Amino acid sequence: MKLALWTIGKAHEPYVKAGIEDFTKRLNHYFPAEWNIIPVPKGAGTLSEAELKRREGELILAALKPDDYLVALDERGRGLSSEGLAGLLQQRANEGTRTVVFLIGGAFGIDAAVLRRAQFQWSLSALTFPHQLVRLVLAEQLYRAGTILRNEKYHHK
Ligand SMILES: C[S@@+](CC[C@H](N)C(=O)[O-])C[C@H]1O[C@@H](n2cnc3c(N)ncnc32)[C@H](O)[C@@H]1O
Repeated sequence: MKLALWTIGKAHEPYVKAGIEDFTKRLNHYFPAEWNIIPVPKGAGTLSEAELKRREGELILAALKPDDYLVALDERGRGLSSEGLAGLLQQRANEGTRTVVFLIGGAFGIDAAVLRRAQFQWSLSALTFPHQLVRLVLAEQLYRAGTILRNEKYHHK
């Protein structure tokens, strides 16, 4: 099963890049995992917040395959413990999911149509984080989940 880490916006900022690359490399020992950085649509500065989100949503919905399992990261979603995240991945693998897509939204969040398409809306916390930090946390938590599934020593309760 593959993990696809999708994010809208710019390349990884230097202040998180090294960490993202490190955890993504480690994560790849457990699951093939790749980042897909979706550029902000052209003319974004002239669009209203709602219109920008709608256009980003269209790009995302067009890029998803019908059998992709979509986890949308959204602070209004449901919380998961690290063991819970490991359980979610295990369940997907057991059910034969080929790709789990983890989606981080842009500056204004994720469009409602995409949230409806998501099988799971995942909140890391009730706090709102910048998407660059969410990228780093996502990579680390997926790596942690991999170590939990293999009973390795990284995660301590
Ligand atoms: C700057 S935030 C967008 C905040 C926007 N005001 C909203 O209402 O969604 C950019 C993205 O980071 C992710 N994000 C930020 N904080 C999060 C949290 N606590 N849990 C899950 N995802 C979060 C979400 O994917 C969000 O779309």
